[in-house]
Amino acid sequence: MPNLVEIRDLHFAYGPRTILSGLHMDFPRGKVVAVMGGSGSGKTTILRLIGGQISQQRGTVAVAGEAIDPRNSKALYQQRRKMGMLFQHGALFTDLSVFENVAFPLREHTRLPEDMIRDLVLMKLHAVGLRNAAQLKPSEISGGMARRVALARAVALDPQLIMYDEPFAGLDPISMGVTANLVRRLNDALGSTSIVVSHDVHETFNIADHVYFLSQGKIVAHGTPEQMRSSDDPYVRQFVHAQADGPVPFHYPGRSLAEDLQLGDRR
Ligand SMILES: Nc1ncnc2c1ncn2[C@@H]1O[C@H](COP(=O)(O)OP(=O)(O)OP(=O)(O)O)[C@@H](O)[C@H]1O
Repeated sequence: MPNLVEIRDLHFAYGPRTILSGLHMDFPRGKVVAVMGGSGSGKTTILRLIGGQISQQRGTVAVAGEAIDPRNSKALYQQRRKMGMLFQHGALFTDLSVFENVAFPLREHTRLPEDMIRDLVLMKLHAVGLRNAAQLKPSEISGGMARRVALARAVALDPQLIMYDEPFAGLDPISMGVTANLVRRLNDALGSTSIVVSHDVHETFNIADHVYFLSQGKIVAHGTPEQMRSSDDPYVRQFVHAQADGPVPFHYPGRSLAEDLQLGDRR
């Protein structure tokens, strides 16, 4: 099967509030696929549905041909072992060393002997350029380095699927570029599939094979970064060219400013 993850006719609502409706997405094996969209458009919700943390009201999410069903906790546990996740603000354990942070999922999910854990952790830290920082505490490293440790931890179990929620948020431009390249390199070295949720057009377009644009719970455009750069779609143009005006409203919907300031009454 060419797709590692398939989403079909997916509907999700929080109570009466529809977040995703009729979603159809493919995540081909070996590829880096980006999911972009305005704040609150439902990007993180998609990752949580794939990870089985929440359940949809309709439709399916399948990973490696198997439906994700949070009610089947035994199957979900097995499926989650194939997934690595780097969550928004995914913090390191501050009281553990860099080494122990990366060792954590290996100790939690495997019964590997200590010398093998040591070699695996050092290999992952080497891949992100931090083998020599293994004994430091998170408080002794920079924000960019901490993000790389979190990357090493997310791939500790050699996942088939790696999900990143805002991996570039809060990083300086150099660390952002380093992190983006690592996302691509780790994906290719592990032969995995990556899903990257991000607002950062520049870094994301540099590393993604395919980009989905989400707005109000629906896919409004998708294609390669090149296709998206030259797209005429007003939503994509607004996003890619960071225009303040366009179909994505700046203001949370509700009463107008004139109404709030009672300007109508004074006329
Ligand atoms: N537990 C919850 N209960 C109710 N509503 C929620 C809950 N979690 C998220 N939402 C709402 O669901 C919508 C989609 O949230 P989601 O986190 O998926 O958006 P997002 O696209 O990832 O946004 P951002 O880029 O700002 O992180 C938002 O409007 C949010 O307020």
